[in-house]
Amino acid sequence: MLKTILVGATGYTGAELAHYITKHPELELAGLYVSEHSLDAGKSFSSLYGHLLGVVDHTIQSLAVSNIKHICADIDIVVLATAHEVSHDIAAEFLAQDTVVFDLSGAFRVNDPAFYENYYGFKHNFDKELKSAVYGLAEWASADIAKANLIAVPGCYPTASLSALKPLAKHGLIAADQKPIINAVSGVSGAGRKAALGSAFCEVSHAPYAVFNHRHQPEISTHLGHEVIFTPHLGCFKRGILATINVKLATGVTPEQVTAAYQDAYQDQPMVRLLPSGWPSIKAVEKTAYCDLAWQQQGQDLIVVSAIDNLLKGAAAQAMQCINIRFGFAMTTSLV
Ligand SMILES: NC(=O)C1=CN([C@@H]2O[C@H](COP(=O)(O)OP(=O)(O)OC[C@H]3O[C@@H](n4cnc5c(N)ncnc54)[C@H](OP(=O)(O)O)[C@@H]3O)[C@@H](O)[C@H]2O)C=CC1
Ligand SMILES: CC(=O)N[C@@H](CCC(=O)OP(=O)(O)O)C(=O)O
Repeated sequence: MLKTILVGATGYTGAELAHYITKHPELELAGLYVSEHSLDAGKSFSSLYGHLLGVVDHTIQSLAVSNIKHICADIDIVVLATAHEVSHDIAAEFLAQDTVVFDLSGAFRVNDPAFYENYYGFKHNFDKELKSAVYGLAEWASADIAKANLIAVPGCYPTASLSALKPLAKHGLIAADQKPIINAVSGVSGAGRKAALGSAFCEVSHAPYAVFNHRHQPEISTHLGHEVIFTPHLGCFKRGILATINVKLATGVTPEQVTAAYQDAYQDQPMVRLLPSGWPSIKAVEKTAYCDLAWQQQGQDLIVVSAIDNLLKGAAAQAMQCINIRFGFAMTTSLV
C-alpha cells in the first residue's frame, strides 16, 4: 500500500480525492491536512462532507510548514489540492522528502517563470522544480508522468479544451493562421469552496468573465502549441464544464481525417468517450471521471464539443489517473 496524504483536503477537489484515495485498493489515506490555523482542524472529515460518513471519517489535521519533514517520514504520495500560491510555496518541501507530488494548482503547469508574474501575480521562486514538472494531461503524457516526481495536474478548462483540440493539432488539421475559438461554461464549484461574493447564490448569473485575460488561455495555447481564443462563462449550476469550440480546419481536411484523428487519440483511452451519436452534456459527465467529445464538420469549419466534471476529470479524477500511471496501476482504478 502506498501511503498518501492530501493537503487542502476540505476543499471541493480535496473532498473528491479523499473519496478516490479511500476507494483505491493500492493506496492508504494517511492524512488529511488543511492550513495551520484552519477552523476545520480537529473536526471529523465526514462532519463536513456528510455523504462520506462511514467512508472518510479521518480527523482533519493542520499543516505547519515546519512540520513537513516529520509528516513525510514514511509517506509515498502527496496530493496538493491547494491554491496556486500555497502549492508554489510547499511543493519543494515535499519533493525534498522523496515523496511524489501531484499538484492540482496552476503553480507548476507552464515552464516559464514570466508566465506566473503575468497571469498569477506572483514571482515563481522554484525554477528547478518548475523545469522538472510534467503537465499531467493523462491521455497525452503517460510516458513522462510515469517517470516524474512532480506532476502538475491541468486546469479544468484546459482539460476540456485540450482533450478536444490536441488530436487535431497532432495531425496538423487546424488552419495555421486561425485561432480555435473556445466558449466554455463552468459550474460554480470551479471557484472553490471559500466564500466569495462572485460565487454567492444570489449573485451568480450565466455570463462571461475574464474575457481575453483568463490564465487558462496561455495554459491551453502552451500545451496545444497553437494560439486560441478562450472565453470562460460562469453557469448557474454546481459542477461541470461544457466547451463548444469552433475550429477552422486546414484546406482540404476531410471528415474522415478528423474522425481518424480522434480515434487514433482515444480508441484505447477509457476515460475519453467519443459519442456515437448526439452531443456531450454536463448531465452525462457530472460526478463521473469521463471527458465526452463529439464534433460536426461543414466545409472547413468544425465544431467540437467537450464535457467534463470540473472537479473530476478537470481535477481530482485526472490526478488519480496520473497516480495510476505513475505507479503502474490500471488507468481506471478507483475511477469507474
Ligand atoms: N475547483 C475546481 O473545479 C478546480 C480547482 N483546481 C485547483 O485545485 C486547487 C484546489 O481547488 P479547490 O478544491 O476548488 O479549492 P478550495 O478553495 O475548495 O479548497 C482549498 C483547500 O485548501 C486548504 N488550504 C488553504 N490554505 C492552505 C494552506 N496554507 N495549507 C494547507 N491547506 C490550505 C483549505 O482549507 P482551509 O482554508 O480550512 O485551510 C481547503 O481545504 C486550486 O489550486 C484550484 O485552482 C483545479 C481544477 C479544477
Ligand atoms: C468557475 C471558476 O471560477 N473556475 C476557475 C477555474 C478553476 C480551475 O481550473 O482551476 P485552476 O485555477 O487550478 O486552473 C476560474 O475561472 O478561475
